[in-house]
Amino acid sequence: MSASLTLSDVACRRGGRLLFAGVTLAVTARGALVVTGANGCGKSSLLRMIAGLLPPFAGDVQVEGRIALLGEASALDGERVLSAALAFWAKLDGLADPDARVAGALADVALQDLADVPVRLLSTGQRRRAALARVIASRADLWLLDEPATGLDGASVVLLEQVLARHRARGGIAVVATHQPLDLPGAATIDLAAFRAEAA
Ligand SMILES: Nc1ncnc2c1ncn2[C@@H]1O[C@H](COP(=O)(O)OP(=O)(O)OP(=O)(O)O)[C@@H](O)[C@H]1O
Repeated sequence: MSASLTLSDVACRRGGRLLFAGVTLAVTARGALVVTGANGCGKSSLLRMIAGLLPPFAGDVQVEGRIALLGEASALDGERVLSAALAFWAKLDGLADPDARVAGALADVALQDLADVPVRLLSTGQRRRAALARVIASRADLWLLDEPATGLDGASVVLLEQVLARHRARGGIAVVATHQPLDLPGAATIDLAAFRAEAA
């Protein structure tokens, strides 16, 4: 199956306010979409909508492929060592070789030397890279990344860009909400502020 994402005239309402309306776009395998816009314009809400966690107020969201969401929280158990916290999630998806996938993902984000360290002891940037490793190990087709570069140093931003390039080269799709510029060749960009709904 080939991954794809299609939004048709999508609107989002939260807390009684219409955040945006009229969003129509399509992303196909190997594609990427950068979502920009001021704080509160609905970037995280759009990602949650694509993930199926929030129903669209209007319009239609179609996804082909398995989804992984990188939200603000890492979703990793702070009391477990990093490799075990990641393996917990990798085993849930039912795919083969969870431990090998975790080891590969840790190497992708240069955390292999911290595999035996409890998650709660990781630094902010390390925790962010660990959360990205969870997404990598999932082997999902459609990655939804909410501010993945927050807290990352320059070298780690380059790692993130490389990881995204490999994911797309394998036929994956990336949707990235970010305030920071990222090098994502050929990515489409949507400024959600331009779709701000005029009426509540
Ligand atoms: N669970 C909720 N219930 C009600 N309103 C919410 C909820 N979650 C978010 N909102 C509101 O929806 C709006 C959009 O929030 P969202 O997190 O999607 O914005 P964002 O563009 O990702 O912002 P930022 O750049 O600060 O991350 C905000 O005004 C927020 O207060």
